[in-house]
Amino acid sequence: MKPIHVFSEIGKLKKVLLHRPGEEVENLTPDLLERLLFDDIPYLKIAQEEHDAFAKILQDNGVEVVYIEKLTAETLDLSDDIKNNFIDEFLFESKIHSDNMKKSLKEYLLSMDTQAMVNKMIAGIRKTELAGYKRTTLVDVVNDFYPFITEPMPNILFTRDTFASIGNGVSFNHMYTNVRQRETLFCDYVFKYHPDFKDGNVPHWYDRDEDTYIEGGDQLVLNKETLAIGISERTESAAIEKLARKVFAHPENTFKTILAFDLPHQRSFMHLDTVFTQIDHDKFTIHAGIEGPLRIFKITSDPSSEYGLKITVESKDVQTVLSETLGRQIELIRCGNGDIIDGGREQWNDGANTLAIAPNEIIVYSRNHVTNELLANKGVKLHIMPSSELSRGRGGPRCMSMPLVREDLE
Ligand SMILES: NC(=[NH2+])NCCC[C@H](N)C(=O)O
Repeated sequence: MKPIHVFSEIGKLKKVLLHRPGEEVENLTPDLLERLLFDDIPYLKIAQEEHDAFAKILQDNGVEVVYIEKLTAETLDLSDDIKNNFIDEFLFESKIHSDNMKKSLKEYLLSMDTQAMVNKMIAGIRKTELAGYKRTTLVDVVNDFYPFITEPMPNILFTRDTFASIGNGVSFNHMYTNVRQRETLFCDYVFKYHPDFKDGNVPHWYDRDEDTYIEGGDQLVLNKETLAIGISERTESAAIEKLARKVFAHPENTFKTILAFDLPHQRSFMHLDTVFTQIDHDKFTIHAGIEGPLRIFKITSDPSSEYGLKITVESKDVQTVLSETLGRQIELIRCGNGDIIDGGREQWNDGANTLAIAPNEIIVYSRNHVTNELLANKGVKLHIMPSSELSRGRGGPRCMSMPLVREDLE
């Protein structure tokens, strides 16, 4: 089996990547929320308990759970060179440019064991914790009000976004916001050097140093022939074209069609998976807000065209386009039963963001009880996880997980 094998959204989940929330959450302050893309400050202890409950559901159902922070530490422990280069890149990307500061930060990081160091990089380094930190450069003086030397990375919790498993390959994403850019460094090193991944011959569908942005919350694998990608606040059409060309050109490629959904560019619709996830062969959850007039583009390979792609605009509704493309009648189950209040509230709390661990079997947030009841009445098997604190980061079970291996569907 290859290290990455994901040809659907619903095939039995075998291996998944998570991040257990840590000290980075306690480095959120009201002033920083907007910049760091959180809507409130989760209570860390409870957030960790909720996250452990999430991991336990996965493990109890036969899924191997691996953590990005652990894989990164294992990777850095392989050699001093790897570790040193990682620290240098991390500091460079954290915009630490003065030689003095680089030196003291490196000493500080190297004084910890590797796991503690990785956790610290994710948590962020406060100015108060670096002994002898002095404001020497113009940048330091100008940014005097700012409490961090390196910024916390609370969104690394959403392992879905930084890279996406597609078929046997991976899209290493270039994130839309600067604050999430450094998250992709961690998986970059893991795939380059970690023995579980490096020899897997994993094709890259996209690279983090591309200049256009794309995020995994927008990348859905509907079946071995079809991808769905959101054109959203976080993913631009130019990036989808680049990815399409790479995927279609690969000698072992099975994907023939990419459906691109043109989403409104606003926070509540930030990624395609915030309004739409797959539950079963013929069932999806959907936010009623996107069922209406939505432009959907069908992208296929066309070697005779100048750009290698054929683009057609589908002027039908989501349900018809999906039914036609997937070759079966599709049912869309509306978040909050389509009610303007229940639907609005539960979609905001990721009621439409479910994680399938097998066909017709999904993990959902407890707080979305209207949607959950509807799903249960439709015969969907639900694994309900606690959700008071984790939901404050605006991401649900699908956002908090990146499948590495799923069983193929018959
Ligand atoms: N796949 C997703 N929907 N991810 C949600 C990410 C939420 C995160 N706070 C952000 O704004 O980036």
